Amino acid sequence: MDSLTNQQLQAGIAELDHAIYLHDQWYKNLLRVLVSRVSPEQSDLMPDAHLKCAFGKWYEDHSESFFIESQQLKSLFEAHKKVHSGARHLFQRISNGLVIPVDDWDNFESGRERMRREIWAARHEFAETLKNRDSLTEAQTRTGLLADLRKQHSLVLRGKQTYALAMLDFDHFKRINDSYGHAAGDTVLASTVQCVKSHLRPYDRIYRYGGEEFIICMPSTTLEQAGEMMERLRLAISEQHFEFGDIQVTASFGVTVLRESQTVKESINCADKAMYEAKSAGRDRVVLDV
Ligand SMILES: Nc1nc2c(ncn2[C@@H]2O[C@H](COP(=O)(O)OP(=O)(O)OP(=O)(O)O)[C@@H](O)[C@H]2O)c(=O)[nH]1
Repeated sequence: MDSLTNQQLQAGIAELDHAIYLHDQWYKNLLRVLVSRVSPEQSDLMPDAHLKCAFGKWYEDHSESFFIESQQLKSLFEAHKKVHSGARHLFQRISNGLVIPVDDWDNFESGRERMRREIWAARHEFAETLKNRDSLTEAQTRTGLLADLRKQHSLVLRGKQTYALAMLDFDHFKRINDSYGHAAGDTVLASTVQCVKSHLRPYDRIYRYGGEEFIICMPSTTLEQAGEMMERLRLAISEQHFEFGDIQVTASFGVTVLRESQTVKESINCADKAMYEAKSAGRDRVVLDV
């Protein structure tokens, strides 16, 4: 989910809502067939009926794209498939003039209930990801930062991993706002976060910690490795081009690791202190908290 943009997540929620509506329409038709004994749709009798209904088509259309990233959508797909195979069984009995045993109906309904739960879980996953995203930069908001870091810290305490974090602060950002306007400053923030994300590994995260201050979290990373990563980031940030003016945007970095002897808040302070050392030493540089 982390690689999806806010726009993709919003579109995902809207499309999921529409898919739910379409599946409810399909269910109404199923009841109509069973109660009034009208003929079912031919497509509902096929072994791949789950791919023929509107929801299945929607899923197929997105299977190659970003939606497939979600584990929740995968289990929704499986639940949906079971609902259709249950429905096929019911239709076949009706077509053969047989009654539907109550157990078969209960089975079908509990499958449908499971599918509804999966739908809401998938929707929740999209909405939660969106809720914890900063709307301007699409970095994570700092809401979950401490909780996330504490979880990682407990793994550090058990000797299971090394975990690095870096404080990134833009240099002379006020000048950008003052010279080119606040909107240009916003553009710089948003495109720099995209630039950072494109350099991070899938499991790294960037949080917006303050106005133009960000924290980059890097699991399974030593201080030296994090330093090298931030050095590459520093260069990439300074090589960005902006339409509104011929400026060079730079940032200062302070890098540390979660240590057994320190609390998470103390580690953040260490990264902050290292970042201020980078500022004092002339900015546009990476300082390690050794
Ligand atoms: N455009 C824009 N500006 C922001 C945002 N958040 C914070 N800022 C600006 O960031 C600037 C930060 O200024 P300072 O804290 O003085 O730091 P600086 O100018 O980057 O200087 P140094 O950190 O010392 O290099 C302020 O002018 C804030 O208004 C934002 O969301 N958008």
